[in-house]
Amino acid sequence: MSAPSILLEIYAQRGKDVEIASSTPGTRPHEIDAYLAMNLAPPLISFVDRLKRNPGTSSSTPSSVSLMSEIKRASPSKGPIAMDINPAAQALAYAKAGASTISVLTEPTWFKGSLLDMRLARQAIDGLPDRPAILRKEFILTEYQIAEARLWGADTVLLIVAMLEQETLERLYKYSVGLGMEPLVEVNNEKEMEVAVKLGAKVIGVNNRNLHNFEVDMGTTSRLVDMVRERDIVLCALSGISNRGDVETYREQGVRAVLIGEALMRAEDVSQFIVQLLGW
Ligand SMILES: O=C(O)c1ccccc1NCC(=O)[C@H](O)[C@H](O)COP(=O)(O)O
Repeated sequence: MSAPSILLEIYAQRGKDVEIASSTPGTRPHEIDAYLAMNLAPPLISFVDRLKRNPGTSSSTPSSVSLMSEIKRASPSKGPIAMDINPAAQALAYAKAGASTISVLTEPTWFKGSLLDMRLARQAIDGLPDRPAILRKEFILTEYQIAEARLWGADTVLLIVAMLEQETLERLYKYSVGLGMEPLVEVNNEKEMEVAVKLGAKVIGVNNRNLHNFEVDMGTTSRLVDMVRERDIVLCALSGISNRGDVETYREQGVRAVLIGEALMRAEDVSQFIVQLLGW
């Protein structure tokens, strides 16, 4: 697998960021572990169970698509998207509109995100009945970032197959599950899908964005659906989704969730846009 250069750059920077946090008194690994051992992390919900519930599901339409809505200020492909966003208000709007998961980008250099954004998103929705799950959307390379995610209120984390050696991927997957967080495992092609299935991932996301050239091919997800059909895996389509047609096509093919960032961040009325997209 040849990793795209932007991912290599991001991972190199995140490696340095983790090194700094890990050696700063107050946020060293043994301190994060001590806070977790004191049960200071807020309560978890099951990502998998929550992802299977959405406002469109009923006995007549058992296979409706769930929404993972993303908080994304900027990105490497688009630059600034919504720099003045209030993550708490955005999370609340997503939750009230029926999102099953709120994905919060916590990477600071290219996406202008933070753990504070994630914490605020979590706090804004905490009192709601049946709140959405919180996903730490991050470039995870160590257990440290997973422990940090749990402490700051995530219910799940992202693991990108293209960026992790098999042994590291297995170790991080087990560590996350051990903390009660079934991860979202991201793939982009058949080979990576085989790895994710072998890993035992229960939630697999196919990224439609080619991270070498940033081109979005909506068929990427469609081409991989058959590899997980008949398995107890929630298949999610990630990136480039912006209209009802995209969602309907995926639903008919057996995709169970869509992750949407930019289109939601640019929507004038988030709740109306979600109604249009999902038909709820
Ligand atoms: O969005 C990017 O430019 C990007 C570049 C390099 C690595 C990851 C990137 N995006 C992360 C994501 O997975 C997307 O934010 C997510 O799938 C939502 O995509 P979209 O709906 O197209 O904003």
